[in-house]
Formats: sequence, C-alpha cells, structure tokens
Amino acid sequence: MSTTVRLANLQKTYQQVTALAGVDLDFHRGTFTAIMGPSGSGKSTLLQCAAGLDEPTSGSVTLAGVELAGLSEHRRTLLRRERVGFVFQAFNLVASLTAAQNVELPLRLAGRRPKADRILAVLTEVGLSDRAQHRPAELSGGQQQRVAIARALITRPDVLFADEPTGALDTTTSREVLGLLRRSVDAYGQTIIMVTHDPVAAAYADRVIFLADGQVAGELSGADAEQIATRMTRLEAGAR
Ligand SMILES: Nc1ncnc2c1ncn2[C@@H]1O[C@H](COP(=O)(O)OP(=O)(O)OP(=O)(O)O)[C@@H](O)[C@H]1O
Repeated sequence: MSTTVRLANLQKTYQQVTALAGVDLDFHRGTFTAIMGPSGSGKSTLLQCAAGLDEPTSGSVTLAGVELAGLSEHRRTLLRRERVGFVFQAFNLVASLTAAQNVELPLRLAGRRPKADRILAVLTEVGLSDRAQHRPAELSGGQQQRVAIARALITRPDVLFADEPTGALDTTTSREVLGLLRRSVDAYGQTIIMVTHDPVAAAYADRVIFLADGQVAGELSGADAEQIATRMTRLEAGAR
C-alpha cells in the first residue's frame, strides 16, 4: 500500500504548551482515517501540520512524496493547491459566487481553465446538479457542505483533510455528507483524514486514530460507533 502522508516524530510546541509530543503515523492511499481524542489532545494541530498549514517545531511531514520541512512558503502554497483538498466545519464558501463558481475556484487559482461539463459532473456526484447557479445563502447547510466537498475534490487531490466536517450539521444531513466522503474513497480511491468528535462520523472511516496529550493513544480498524465511543470514554477518563 502506498503512503500519501507520513508523519515522523512530529512535535509542536506553542510557548509552554506541548500540542504534539512525537507522533508517528502513515496514511495510506485510498483510505479514510478519523482522528479522535479529548479536547486539547492535539487533533487540529496534527491536521494543520499534516496539511502544511502550520509548521511543526520538529519532526517531519511527507505529503505525496514531498518533505514539507524547508519548503518556501510559496512552494508550500503550490503543493497545498495542487495536492490537497480541505473541508471545514464552517463550509467557507465564497458568498458572492454560485455553487458552480465556488467549485471552479481551485482550478482558476491554479491557472487552469475550468470545463463546464467537469464542474457539472462533480456537482452531480454530490447530488447538486440542479443547484449549480445558486449562491450559498440559497442552499441548506448540508448542501453548502456538499458544494465545499465538490470544491475540495475538483482537483482530484492526493489527500482530503476534513476538520469536523459535520460539526454544524444535523444528524440526517451529517449522514449524507459522511456517505459522500465514504463514496469518494470507495469509488475514486480518495484518501481522507478527518478530525471528528462524533463516534458515528468516525465509524465511516476505515481506521480511527486516538490522540491523548499530543500522542497516539491507540487505534481501531473497522470499528462501529459503539466501540469507538467506548474507547473515547476511556480516554476521556484518563485511561489509555
Ligand atoms: N495557537 C496556539 N497557541 C497556544 N496554544 C495552542 C495554540 N493552538 C493550540 N494550542 C494548544 O495546543 C493543545 C492542542 O490543541 P488542538 O487545538 O490541537 O487540540 P484539539 O484536540 O483539536 O482540541 P479541540 O477538540 O478542543 O478542538 C491545546 O492545549 C491548545 O490549547
């Protein structure tokens, strides 16, 4: 199995606070991984460092075969633009642009000319072919998140990072969005790394990594929501 993202002895310290205390993880191509852990355990820091949005204090991040340490800010930006997709809790769509224009944006930023049929195909994949000309304010939260996923997938990124992608959605809409992420893994071999607090969301992943105090505190593969919730309860009680 080929590795898309490799973290080696990753450490991150903010002033006196240790957010990551030596994390070693490999994320394989075409797999869906959830990152869980108590509040403050380092999940967002891990995601930010792995995606090249933040610099670790020490250790190494290799993304699609490229070592991030020592890359200039410009090279790092290009790598993110070409290799990485992002989905956030707050959707982060551009309010003045239609769904189709939002989806086109990463291609335009990369200097590529978007093809209308390709944009429509991606919007169709996320079930929004009839909403291409609607602006974010005219869409429900779940629809906005599906536009954000289409925007993240349009460049066919090596890895999609998702930070609490269902945090602002109700249960039914969350399931739709998670089903969509799962399908992108199964149908296109997308690689996904997702931070979540929700054991039901994590159960859509192939593997769940648990963090505690900035370190890997265990993992589960193919677990259901109940098994994941049980492990989380133990971690939150301070047990490893
Ligand atoms: N910019 C910063 N400056 C100082 N400390 C920070 C900063 N960002 C994060 N931290 C600290 O690093 C630790 C890990 O934070 P992080 O946000 O990665 O945790 P998390 O697991 O994502 O938490 P949550 O589930 O509450 O979002 C925490 O103790 C946090 O207070």
